[in-house]
Amino acid sequence: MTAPFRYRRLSYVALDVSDLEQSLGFYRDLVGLTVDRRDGDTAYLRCSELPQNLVLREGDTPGLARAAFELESQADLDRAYTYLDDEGFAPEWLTAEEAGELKVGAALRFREPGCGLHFEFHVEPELQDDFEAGHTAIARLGHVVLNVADFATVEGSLVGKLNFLISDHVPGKIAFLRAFPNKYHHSFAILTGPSDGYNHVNFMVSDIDDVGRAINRMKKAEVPIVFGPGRHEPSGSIFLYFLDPDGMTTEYSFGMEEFEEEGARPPRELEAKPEVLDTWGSIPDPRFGKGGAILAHA
Ligand SMILES: CC(C)C(=O)/C=C/C(C(=O)O)=C(/O)C(=O)O
Ligand SMILES: [Fe+2]
Repeated sequence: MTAPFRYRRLSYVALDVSDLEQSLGFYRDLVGLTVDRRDGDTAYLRCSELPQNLVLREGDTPGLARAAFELESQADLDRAYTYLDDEGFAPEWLTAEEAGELKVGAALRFREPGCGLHFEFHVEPELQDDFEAGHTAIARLGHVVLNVADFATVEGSLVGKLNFLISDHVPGKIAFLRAFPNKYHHSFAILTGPSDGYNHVNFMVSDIDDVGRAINRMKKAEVPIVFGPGRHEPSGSIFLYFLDPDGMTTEYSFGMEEFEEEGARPPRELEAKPEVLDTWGSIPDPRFGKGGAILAHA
């Protein structure tokens, strides 16, 4: 642990999409998120008690605008600001109006220079305790994954400076990262690639039948399934990947290893072979994890 702040969880991701109505229909009707509110060209969707788990905005280039993490307390956020400033991440506080739009108490943003992704840290999201899931029992926003050209630098920054811990990795190629002390095997992951890009967003479902039903729902809607169904060896989850209207990859998965804050097992070194990526033997379609940029703006 190097940085003086503690994560609570991955809170939301923000995507730019080429056609808001089309993408809204996809994430609502096919993925099963609930539209909480809209403001002009931006829509806020949720799958949990949090005010948003996915923010969609219409833009010229489809891709990932930011990943937002909730920290445990205002004191964590204040310490994070000072630390990030000292470390040269140039954090900026959101105005009260911007934080209000997101229904969070306070928030800061900064750009991680190695991959160019904007991170948001916030506290005190307005919780809706009586939130009810839609057609799919989505348990939570699970994780977000990037393709990165300079793997060593990005891994060094996330692990060395931003309090992510490696749960498992293929050294120099893939790192599954938990947001300490959050218990889930990974909330974030990076894969080495020829260029920086968005790989996928994951929603964890709480019933294996949700994965099975999704296969038929996606086929009926002619949504490309690009990997799975299968089981990932690293986290042990059963997965299915499919493409959104802009060709960006979305994953459902069921089940994931959890870690205690103290005494966690050390990271395992895995081999980059097909049986690790899917113990059931499916092969990814070439479009898997290829759609979407890491956007220069948040
Ligand atoms: C296909 C990728 C590289 C892979 O192995 C993914 C594993 C997992 C997991 O173990 O859960 C993911 O969720 C993932 O990053 O998609
Ligand atoms: Fe994943």
